Amino acid sequence: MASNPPQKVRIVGKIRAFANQESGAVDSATKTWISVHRTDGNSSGRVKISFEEQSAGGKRCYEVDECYEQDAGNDLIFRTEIKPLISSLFEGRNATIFAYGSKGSGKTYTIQGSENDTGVAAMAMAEILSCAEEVGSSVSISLYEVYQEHVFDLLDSRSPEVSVFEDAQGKVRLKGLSKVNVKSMSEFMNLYCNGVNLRKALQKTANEQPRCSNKGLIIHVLLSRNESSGSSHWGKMNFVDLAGYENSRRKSIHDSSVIEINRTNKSLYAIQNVIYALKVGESHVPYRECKLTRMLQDCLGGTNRILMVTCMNPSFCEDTIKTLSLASRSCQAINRANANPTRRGKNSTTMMSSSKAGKPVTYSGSTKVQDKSLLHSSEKKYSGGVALTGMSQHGCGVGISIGNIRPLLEEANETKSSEQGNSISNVLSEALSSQTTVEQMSDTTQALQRSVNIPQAKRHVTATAVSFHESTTEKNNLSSDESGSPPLSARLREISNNLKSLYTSSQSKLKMTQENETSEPMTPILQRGLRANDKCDIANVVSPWEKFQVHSSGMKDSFVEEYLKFLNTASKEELKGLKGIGEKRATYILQLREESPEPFKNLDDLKDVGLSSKQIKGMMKKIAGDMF
Ligand SMILES: Nc1ncnc2c1ncn2[C@@H]1O[C@H](COP(=O)(O)OP(=O)(O)OP(=O)(O)O)[C@@H](O)[C@H]1O
Repeated sequence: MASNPPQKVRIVGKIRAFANQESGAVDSATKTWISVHRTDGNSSGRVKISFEEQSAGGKRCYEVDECYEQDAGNDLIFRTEIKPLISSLFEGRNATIFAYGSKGSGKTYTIQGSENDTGVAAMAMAEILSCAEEVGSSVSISLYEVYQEHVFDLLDSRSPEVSVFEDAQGKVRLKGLSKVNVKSMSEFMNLYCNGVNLRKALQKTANEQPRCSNKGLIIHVLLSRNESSGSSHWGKMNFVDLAGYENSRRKSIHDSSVIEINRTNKSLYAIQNVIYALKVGESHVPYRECKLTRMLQDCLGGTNRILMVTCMNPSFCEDTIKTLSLASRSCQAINRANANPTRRGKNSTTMMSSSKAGKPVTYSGSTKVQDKSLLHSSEKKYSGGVALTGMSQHGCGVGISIGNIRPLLEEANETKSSEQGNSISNVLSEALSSQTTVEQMSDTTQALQRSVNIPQAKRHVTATAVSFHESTTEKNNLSSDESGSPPLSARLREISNNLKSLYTSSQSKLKMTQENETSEPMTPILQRGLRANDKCDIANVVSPWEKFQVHSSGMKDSFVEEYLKFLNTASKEELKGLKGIGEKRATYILQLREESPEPFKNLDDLKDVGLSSKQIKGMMKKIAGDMF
């Protein structure tokens, strides 16, 4: 089997061996219903997995980076996949190993092991302890369980709840999670077994069904310590035994379990969405969609490594097909991108969105369509009754739900402005769009030229200057609230005035250029929204339209900055005053702010409250349009 190439995200399959009790029932001819195909000359080095008699080209055929068959023990997975991650760990790259799959597919067996077969977590610990000894660093562990979006510490016998939040520096903190120093394997095994037993004791829910939860082990390695400041740098290796996927529509499932299963599945979908985004290199990674990805955020992105082991049942199981199809999506998306490089856009999201086969499906929280649902946040479509991740079971802690969210543009009020105002605002809205390209800007200026009514624009140049002076003065006079932040109305008015000034300036300059080619064009002094670079650019451009271009770019940045600042600071009522933000979305924004002091750092972060790129763009355009 090939050694592990240095991929940031690797998705491998593992077909579990038959357990002792199953072997008797399996005849030798039907050893397993899964076939693994290693195609010679396959440049990607990936393997194809198909089910039943279907061939590799058949309908149910999925691609992964590698597949370990029934005869492969945990030690092979450890040597091939995990040992290289330990070397990376000591070089400063965190690593996360997920065991994912349907119920009974061998996830726990892989991570934790059994009496006869050591699990990969213990193998990794032994290797890490040995490496740490060589370099003189220390090792500690944490154990936790995530049940229905609540995190519990498994190294504390009281298993207190752990809170997950982002500090002022933007680092994710796990408040209340124990971290115990480990010097030997016997110490590790003691702690690990105690944690496992504690979880078993907690495992029974009221109806005596074993509870479905994600179990995690964090191995912390001290990489460096700054003696003067006292700060330390730790590397982390995570092992996560994910809850088993189960189709909640199956008839045998008891009604009372359906809600719990749906919630569990939602968090599994959210984890898959994060893995997908990282593997295909999307610009936005939806970490906030579930508690587990939120808590592991600093170990997942950047140069960190992820290994997803998709465990499969050796005998017929629809849920195994489902889990493998979800896990293999990103491998197949990358394949399609490689096969058709001409279709590759600025990032692979574009390609994925337009690819029918690879397009993430729409996610709805309803039980009826639950099983078909996996999506990337940028592709989410909202329909009535949609529920997002993070549902609080007990009505406490960090319960998050967004339901019945209509697209912002639908909720937005219609602006009853004049025809000309509309067309100009549309043009300026277009200029504000983050997608605007140089070519589009050229179109924009032409459209603006067409939309400006020259006879009506007979203002003297001084009027333009006054207009800009007024807007600057108003800016200076904006009253601040106690937090030093002007109220929403004042902030939006300020932006509106600046945009109006920009429009007035454009009209006047257009007139000037037509009537008096020889006169010196006057550039209004636009304090706000211009960056140092813009000012330099203005000095180098000659035509009013080039100047307009520079101004509008500065205005766009300023507008977006103000909008994000508002989302990060406004009260719930103020948030609800924004188009497209209702009670539930406003509540969710406040919850995000509890976890992180500044959850909105760029427009893409709006995807965390369930908005697609298209909706965000539409919202920006709409707000800009409403100013006129
Ligand atoms: N490689 C293997 N060899 C023999 N038996 C195995 C192997 N893998 C798993 N099993 C057995 O299969 C059964 C299910 O395995 P396991 O508990 O690991 O599944 P799981 O995916 O963690 O299930 P759940 O989602 O319910 O937690 C167990 O009895 C386990 O001992």
